[in-house]
Amino acid sequence: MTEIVIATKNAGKVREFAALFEKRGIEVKSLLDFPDVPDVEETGSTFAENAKIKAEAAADRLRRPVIADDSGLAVDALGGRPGVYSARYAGEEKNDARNIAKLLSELEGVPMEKRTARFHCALAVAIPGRPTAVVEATCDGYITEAPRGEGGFGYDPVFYVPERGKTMAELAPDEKNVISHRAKALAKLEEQWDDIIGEKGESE
Ligand SMILES: O=P(O)(O)OP(=O)(O)OP(=O)(O)OC[C@H]1O[C@@H](n2cnc3c(O)ncnc32)[C@H](O)[C@@H]1O
Ligand SMILES: [Mg+2]
Repeated sequence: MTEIVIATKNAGKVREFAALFEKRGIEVKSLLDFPDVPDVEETGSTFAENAKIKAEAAADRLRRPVIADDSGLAVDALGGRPGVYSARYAGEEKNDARNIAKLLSELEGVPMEKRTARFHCALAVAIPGRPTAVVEATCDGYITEAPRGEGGFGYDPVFYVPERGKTMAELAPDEKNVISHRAKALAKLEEQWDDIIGEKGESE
């Protein structure tokens, strides 16, 4: 395989997948390259369900192998919210700055040791004519009291990674791409790749 479509219009995700797959010699396309593929509603109650919905819809439409990423942030002090609603946390119109502002206001007064959280990433691989495979991974950290850093996307400026002493947005892209929920899920996918693709699945 020399090219894979990621069923997303999130430019931050596309950038990370492009870097992660570049190491593997695979070129990444996204739905930004296929603007006619309609958005699907993320009606699932889990990251895995939503990843499957997005991957299968795009694979059906494009008739080619597709990976979808459904991800989000689970905050312990909020009972796991925003969870699968992370993108729409502050309203249907997705907006990272408003999502962060809402998160910080909900956590106001919560001490650092109780601000534990984790990013989740579910990756679904849909290949026409085959069962869809899903892998999942997480990345643990804390929610800071104020945003820091310019890198990454989404909630990265308020997600503190204790092992690095930095927020996800303060890490270089290569550093995030080693420790992130997305990088870990992709590593799992790689372990299962031959089974998913199947011996006769791809001749390229
Ligand atoms: O569904 P697609 O088109 O892929 O794009 P999306 O942005 O809607 O993506 P999701 O439905 O998976 O929602 C993910 C939410 O979690 C956030 N998120 C996911 N991965 C993240 C990461 O690595 N760093 C920071 N925030 C992240 C992201 O900003 C969204 O608010
Ligand atoms: Mg989405």
